[in-house]
This record gives sequence, C-alpha cells and structure tokens, in this order.
Amino acid sequence: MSLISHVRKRIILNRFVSVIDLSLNVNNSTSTESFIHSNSSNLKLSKQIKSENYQQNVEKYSPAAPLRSLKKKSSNDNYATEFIDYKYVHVQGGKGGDGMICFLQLWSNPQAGPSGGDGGHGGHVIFEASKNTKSLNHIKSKYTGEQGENGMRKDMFGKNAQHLIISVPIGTLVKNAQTGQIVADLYCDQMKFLAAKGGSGGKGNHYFLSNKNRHPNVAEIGAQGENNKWILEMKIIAHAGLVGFPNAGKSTLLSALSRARPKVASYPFTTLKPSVGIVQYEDMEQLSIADLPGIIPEAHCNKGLGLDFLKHIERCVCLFFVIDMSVDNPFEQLRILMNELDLYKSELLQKPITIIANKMDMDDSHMKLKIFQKNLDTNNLSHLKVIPVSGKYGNNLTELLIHFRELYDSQNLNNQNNDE
Ligand SMILES: Nc1nc2c(ncn2[C@@H]2O[C@H](COP(=O)(O)OP(=O)(O)OP(=O)(O)O)[C@@H](O)[C@H]2O)c(=O)[nH]1
Repeated sequence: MSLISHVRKRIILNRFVSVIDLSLNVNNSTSTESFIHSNSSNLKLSKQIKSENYQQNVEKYSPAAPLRSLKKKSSNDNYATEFIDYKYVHVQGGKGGDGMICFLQLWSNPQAGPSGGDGGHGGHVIFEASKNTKSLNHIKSKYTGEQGENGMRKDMFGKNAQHLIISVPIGTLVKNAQTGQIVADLYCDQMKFLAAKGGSGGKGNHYFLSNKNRHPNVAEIGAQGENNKWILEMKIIAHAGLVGFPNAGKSTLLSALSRARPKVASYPFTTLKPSVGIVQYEDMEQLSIADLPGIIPEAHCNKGLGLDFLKHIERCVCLFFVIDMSVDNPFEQLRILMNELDLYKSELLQKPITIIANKMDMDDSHMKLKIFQKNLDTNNLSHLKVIPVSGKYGNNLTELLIHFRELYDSQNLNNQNNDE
C-alpha cells in the first residue's frame, strides 16, 4: 500500500470514528463494530436518538413553546413571472480578427517576404425559431457576437467565430426598433433571421505584397460587426386562451393545470395582463395556455379591460370559454362572451372553441349544467364541446387535458400558428 493511500485511509477512518464517537456519546450500548457493519442503520438510529433528545429538551425547557415552521407562502405571494410578449434587443455582430504583420525569416532566406495571416470573421447574431422555446422571457437586452481570431505568423489565418444563435418561439415577429416595420416573421421551426452580421477579418500583410511594395508593413484591422436594434414580438401567445367573465375561475384553473401561479382573488379584474402556463404531456410535448383578463358586456367598446383583452384573444390558437356554473344564468355569460367577440372581430369565433363549465363543486351546478346544455341545443351551439370541471378542487382536469391534446393533434395547432 502506498503512503498516500495509507494516509487517505487513516483520514477516512478517523472521520468515521468521530461520527461513531458522537453516536456513542448518546448511546453507549452500541458497539463500534456494529457501526462499522451497518452504517445505514446507524444513521437511522442516530436520527432517532437526536429526536428523542430533542423531545427531552423541549419537555425540559419549553414544554409550551410551539415549533417555529417556515412561513408558508400563500399562492398569491407566488405570482407567475410576468408574461413577456415583446422584447427590445440590441444586437452587435462579432468583430473580425485583425490581420497580422510579420515577415518570414528562413536560415537560407532571411527576407522570405510577408507572412502575416488574415484575421477570422466575426460571428453573426441570428434569431432562430424553435418549437422548444415558448416565451421571450429569456431574451437579454443586448447580444454581442463572438470576435474572430487574429491572423497569425507563417500565413496562418485566424479562426472564424461561431455564430450566436438566439432561439425564439415559433411565430415571433422581428420589427425594426426605429420604424416599427416588420422585417421578418419566424413562422416555422428552425427559421432564421440574421440579426447582425459579424465583421469580416482583416487581411494580413501577405495580401499587400506587390511588385512595388516587397515589404508591406501594413495589415487590416478586423471590421466591426453590424449594430442593430430590433423588437421581438410574439404573434401567438398560447395554444389556448382562457376566456371568461371576471371571477369565472380562469386563474385558478391555470394554476391547477400548470405550474404558473397567476394571482387568484375573489374580486373581479385580478388578472390585468395575460399569464401563460405550460402543460407538459408524457411524450414531452408542451402546450401553452394563457389566462386572459376577464371580459364584461361592451368590452368591444373598450369597457373594463376592453380592447386590450380582445387583442390578446386574437393571439391564441384555440379558445376555452370558462363559464361559471355557480351564477344564476351561466348561458347568459356564454351569450355575452360570444357576442363581444363577434362585435370585435367575428373571425375570432372561427377559432376552435371549447366550453369549460367551471365551479362544478358548487350547489346546483349540475342542475344548471343541464339547463346550460339545453340552451346550447336550442341556440344551435350543440357542436361545442362542454367539459365540466372544478378548477379549485382539480376535478375532471384530466378530461380537459386529454381533450386539449386531441384538439392539438387533430387540428395541429402548430400549423395554425404558422398560417396566421
Ligand atoms: N367553488 C369554487 N370556487 C372557485 C373555483 N375556481 C375559482 N374559484 C374561486 O373564484 C374566485 C375567482 O377566481 P379567479 O381564478 O381569480 O377568477 P378569474 O376568472 O381569474 O378572475 P379575473 O382575474 O378577475 O378575471 C376565487 O375566489 C376562487 O377561489 C371552483 O372551481 N370552485
């Protein structure tokens, strides 16, 4: 055994023994060997002893003292990170590498001529649509491309820099920050937009060799990359948008379906901006749902959160109408919602619509649901699928999620993204 491994073994043994000693202090009946042979059972044993000691101490000193627990965050403290649907980005292409000035000196030919290599090109900054990117939250305000490598001696060229690829969600619009003009629509997966060109590499002094100038003492400096300012805007904010009256339970439902934590409260207009949650299926497919601000009659005339809210609906691929089954006339809610959408933009009603009958845990909700469905039949709306749920208690959400996935697969909501 080498000296080092011997010393290491001693250290490990010492540490082990000190753990054993600690445990032995509290339970002398356990022998050292038994610790060595069953280390895991020791841990359990020492934990048990510690908790027994703790109990004793509690009884000895402060029998009435309550155990302090970490303050539990209420769900309302834990807001969803604000959904960002546009970002202002400053992009700078990477600088080209500088050309080299040097002269080759060989033992046979001390003046073998200029041999400075060219600099490598700077990296471009590229926006690329990716189906795995669901939001613009990760986008920074400034990106600079990588710099090209400088040219080297013996005519060695510097390496070109790697391009910097920034992934954005499918359906991102790129706008000129100064004019607001749309310059690109990244509507399908892996579609790219060259946001800033990298600078070209400078020529080394070998490039300037001519009959007149046999000793060029000059080389180019690498060019600066392009400097551009863009606005990235998400055209589509979610696969499905939760549309409903204030207090219908949209935010509660989104929290139950995803990890988003929008603000939930019993007063109307708690949701002022859309928040988006991601639902992940077993095959790793991710679908997004947006909790949209509540709608009230005459929203199309800009009442309540009015046009702002309606603008967001346009950017969802399918619509889930959340109807509160605890109110006197739930069908009236649906009628007003459809009417408002129709008056704002009738095309909105062409989107796939599903009705979520929410608050089914409330008294009379089942009776109201029956009347609601009869009303659908009499108003020629029987083709609309109704899914009864309770967002608060998580009832029947699986059916809703299965329906959402089927809708996605059958209509290929992704393709719809592309067409819009
Ligand atoms: N009993 C019951 N109450 C619910 C249910 N879903 C939501 N609520 C309650 O309804 C109230 C409003 O819920 P929110 O989720 O904030 O409603 P919202 O539609 O997002 O409201 P706005 O943000 O104003 O548009 C809260 O007090 C919830 O606890 C449900 O399924 N059953």
